[in-house]
Amino acid sequence: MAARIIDGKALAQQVREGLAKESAAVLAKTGMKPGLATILVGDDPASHLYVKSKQKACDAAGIYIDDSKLPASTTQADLLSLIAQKNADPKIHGILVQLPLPKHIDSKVVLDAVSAQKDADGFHPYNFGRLVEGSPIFEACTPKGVIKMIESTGVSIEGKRAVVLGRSNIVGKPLALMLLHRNATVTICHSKTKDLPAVCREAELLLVAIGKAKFVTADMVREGAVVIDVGTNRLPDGKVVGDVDFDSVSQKAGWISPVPGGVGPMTIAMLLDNTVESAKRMAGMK
Ligand SMILES: Nc1nc(=O)c2c([nH]1)NC[C@@H]1CN(c3ccc(C(=O)N[C@@H](CCC(=O)O)C(=O)O)cc3)C=[N+]21
Repeated sequence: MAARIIDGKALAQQVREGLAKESAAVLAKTGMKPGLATILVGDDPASHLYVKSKQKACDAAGIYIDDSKLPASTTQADLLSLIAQKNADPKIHGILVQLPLPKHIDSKVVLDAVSAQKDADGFHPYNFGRLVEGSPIFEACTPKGVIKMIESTGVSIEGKRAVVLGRSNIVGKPLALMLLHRNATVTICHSKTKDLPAVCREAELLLVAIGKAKFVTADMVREGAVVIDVGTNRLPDGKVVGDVDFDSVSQKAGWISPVPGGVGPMTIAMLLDNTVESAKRMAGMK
């Protein structure tokens, strides 16, 4: 049987509509829209595209955008002083430093300099620690979006066998924790995992963030599983594909998310969600 599709694009649209109402409520109460500062260093064309789509989504959701574009030659000290300025600016409730940063800049130092109270990406160690503890404030956007996508299927997470492929600090690790807090039995797989296909075949929830085009094939998937594809890989012909071989896996899974139109749009929606939540917290509305 063919899998049902988890339509991240439609789900993101729904989220944005809800946020537009909440932004309007923040504006009515405080006289200020929720504000997101986007900071982009250098001229990587993909990064410029991503930031543009984030800004477009903000506009539609009634979020104020403070746009900084800096040349690739920007020093780390200059970037840190811009961040300090945004940390102190009352119009700003969320700060996004687009990754990757140029090589001469230490990303860790930069991300740690973003105020934990404005960390809309959820990358600051304080927020990561709060997540580990089980009392998160800002949650990283991609894993947060993945959880919403699972929830949208109506398949419960509690008690399920979840397998996360990938252990990055921005997706795999936080996603595993979010699943654990929802009472899944969680396995994290990585490049040293032995007999990875056998582990994947046990998964009722298979969450794939391994960064390799079409890595997961039907033989690695349990019949009826929920499969969420976090990958964005550009093939030589320019086509964007995920980490899951959609054509074969969609014949076996119960639910599957496509790429494009899956996790990507939800990641952006969760950035807006974090920004609006932050504005509400700062306005004493939650
Ligand atoms: N500080 C920071 N935060 C991020 O969240 C962040 C980042 N840096 N650096 C780069 C990655 C990548 N990322 C994506 C967001 C949306 C899509 C997305 O919406 N993609 C579309 C279209 C893809 C296409 O066709 O090119 C889709 O999947 O439907 C993809 C990738 C956020 N990132």
